[in-house]
Amino acid sequence: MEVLGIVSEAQKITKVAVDHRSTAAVLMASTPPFLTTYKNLLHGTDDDRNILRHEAEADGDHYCVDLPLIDLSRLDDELEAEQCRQDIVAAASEWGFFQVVNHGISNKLLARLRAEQVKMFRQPFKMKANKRFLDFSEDSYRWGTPTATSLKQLSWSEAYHIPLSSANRAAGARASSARYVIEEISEAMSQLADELVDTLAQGLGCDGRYIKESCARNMCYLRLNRYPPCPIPGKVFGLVPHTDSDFITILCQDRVKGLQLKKGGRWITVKPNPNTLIINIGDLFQAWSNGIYRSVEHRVMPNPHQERFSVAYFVCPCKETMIESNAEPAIYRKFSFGEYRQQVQEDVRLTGYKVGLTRFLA
Ligand SMILES: O=C(O)CCC(=O)C(=O)O
Ligand SMILES: [Fe+2]
Repeated sequence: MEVLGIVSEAQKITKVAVDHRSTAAVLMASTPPFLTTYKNLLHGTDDDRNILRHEAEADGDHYCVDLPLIDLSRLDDELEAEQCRQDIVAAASEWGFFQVVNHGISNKLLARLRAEQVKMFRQPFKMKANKRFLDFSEDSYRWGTPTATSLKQLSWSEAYHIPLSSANRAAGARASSARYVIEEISEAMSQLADELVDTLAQGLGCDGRYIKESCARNMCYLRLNRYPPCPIPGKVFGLVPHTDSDFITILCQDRVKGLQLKKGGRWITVKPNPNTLIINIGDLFQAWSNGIYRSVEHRVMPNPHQERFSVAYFVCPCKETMIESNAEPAIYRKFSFGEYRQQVQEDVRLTGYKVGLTRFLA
């Protein structure tokens, strides 16, 4: 029952924060104005065929699966370690996604993070949207999709996108409780990331040092996501289909399902398991491994009745880092992370979509 723990403990702490105001009023004041801001898209002539197709696919429940489960404590057992490494390598190649237990991050810390996350999202929308009130970098709070020109490009969600270079300043006198917990979680996540990077690099017969050194903790990002209940669930995504532009992502979700990934050309729903962390391979590891590890497309479907929270830790390098596989022939040309990110941003700005690694074929 442990991380029933995460959710109920977070709820307990939040209850205190919300004190006597009614939860409904707090929720209303904190929710971004999706319906008014995007009313032109909602009433406009969107591409109906695509929306209908999306609606048909929205019912991924028939294919609700458990991700491959890896017990990371096996890596410390001499007899089990090799098999555990092979299981990780197999999951990263076949699925691009797996879940881990005994990952070294305490449930208590995850519960504190969730409580802070709930508190941050429960602030009135006006506060969240006002850069002056933001605790982290100026543009850390985001919601919806400013570049969306059609409903299928719109993400019905809000997020704090926190560069850990800005969060690691917890020592100051004004440091908030959120900052402290983010500092602690990023320390714990970076240790876990190092262990996974080592294992995945070894699986390719390589050394993980290059990735670990390029992805120092203050290069990485933490994203706190909230998916508010959505009144038009068949018409928009909670988070539009994408791959992650990093080496790996560590994802902590709750009990509300919504995450889907593409496998064998079909969208499947991930069965939520609040007792595990999900690991997924990002574009940079796909390129570095010459396509052996797969950066798999994923998305979040909105829920009409329940809100959903998740936290993602993105293992990213500094922008000068060169990404190159030493396998022959290499599928992708050598590129820098800065160049990759710039190309992704430009594609999204011009077309509404991320093209990703196919732009970098050799
Ligand atoms: O909320 C989730 O389960 C997935 C989040 C995600 O894919 C992301 O933040 O990149
Ligand atoms: Fe993602």
